[in-house]
Amino acid sequence: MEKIRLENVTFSYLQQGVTAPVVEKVSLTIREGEFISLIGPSGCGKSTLLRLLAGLSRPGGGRILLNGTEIKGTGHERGVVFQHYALFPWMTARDNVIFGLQQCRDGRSRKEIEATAQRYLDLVGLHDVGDKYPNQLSGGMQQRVTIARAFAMDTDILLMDEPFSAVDARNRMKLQELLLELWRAGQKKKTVIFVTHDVDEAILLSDRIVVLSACSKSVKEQITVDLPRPRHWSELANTDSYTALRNRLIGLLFTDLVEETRLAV
Ligand SMILES: Nc1ncnc2c1ncn2[C@@H]1O[C@H](COP(=O)(O)OP(=O)(O)OP(=O)(O)O)[C@@H](O)[C@H]1O
Repeated sequence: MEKIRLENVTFSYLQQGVTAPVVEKVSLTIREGEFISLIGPSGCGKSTLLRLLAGLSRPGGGRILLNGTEIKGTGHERGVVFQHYALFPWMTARDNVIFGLQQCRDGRSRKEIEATAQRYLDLVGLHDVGDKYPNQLSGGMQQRVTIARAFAMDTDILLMDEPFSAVDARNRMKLQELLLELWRAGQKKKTVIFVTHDVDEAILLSDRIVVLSACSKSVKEQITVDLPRPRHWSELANTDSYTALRNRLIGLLFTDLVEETRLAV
């Protein structure tokens, strides 16, 4: 079933007094429960598209439909996880999750909210750090708290902007597998739109990878990832189908780079 539809979406920023288009005529349909990655070179508009989907910016042209209704602003059915951990430094890890849950205003009692917060902290492997403040936690732990908060809020849609890029390689792998586990285990699968630079991360996580072009500022290609799930790094990395997919994606990014360089000279 269709969840989100982008129809000819365009967006421009005012840069040094000049209107500069950064997203041009992007059309895309996303199914309910689908895990989509947006990849593409730096500056091709990935974060801008995510902000448009979050309702933090409005398209200059075209429209974005959610369940058939045009998005006009932010909404409780969309959770956002950014690259930097976005935790309130004056709140403990548990209170950060509780704060997220309180925003849902779904009539739950304080007791239920506290229990839910602890359950999600447990699920992300942070059983005993609920009373710690963000500055007492490592980057990876802080990102676990933001993931716990996002999943505890139980929004239909999760918008994630390079959430693991500031985490070291080992913790990054752990967080990727954790994200997959939470996504798979949910009663109702969330629709996830995940921005990344990382081809391997996109393959591991996604049902479909949308490659954006810096040249056209639009969708260059969409690739279905038909590797079986559940996926684990240890099993995936040496398979022929993974290597073929990886090479194809790198090829697409490379041709865009060549085209961009050609246009610049
Ligand atoms: N607030 C802003 N004002 C003006 N220009 C902006 C603003 N934010 C982004 N841009 C420009 O819009 C373009 C797209 O930016 P965006 O952050 O969406 O790209 P991106 O693909 O997410 O990049 P990266 O991978 O480096 O994070 C870039 O050229 C950027 O310089």
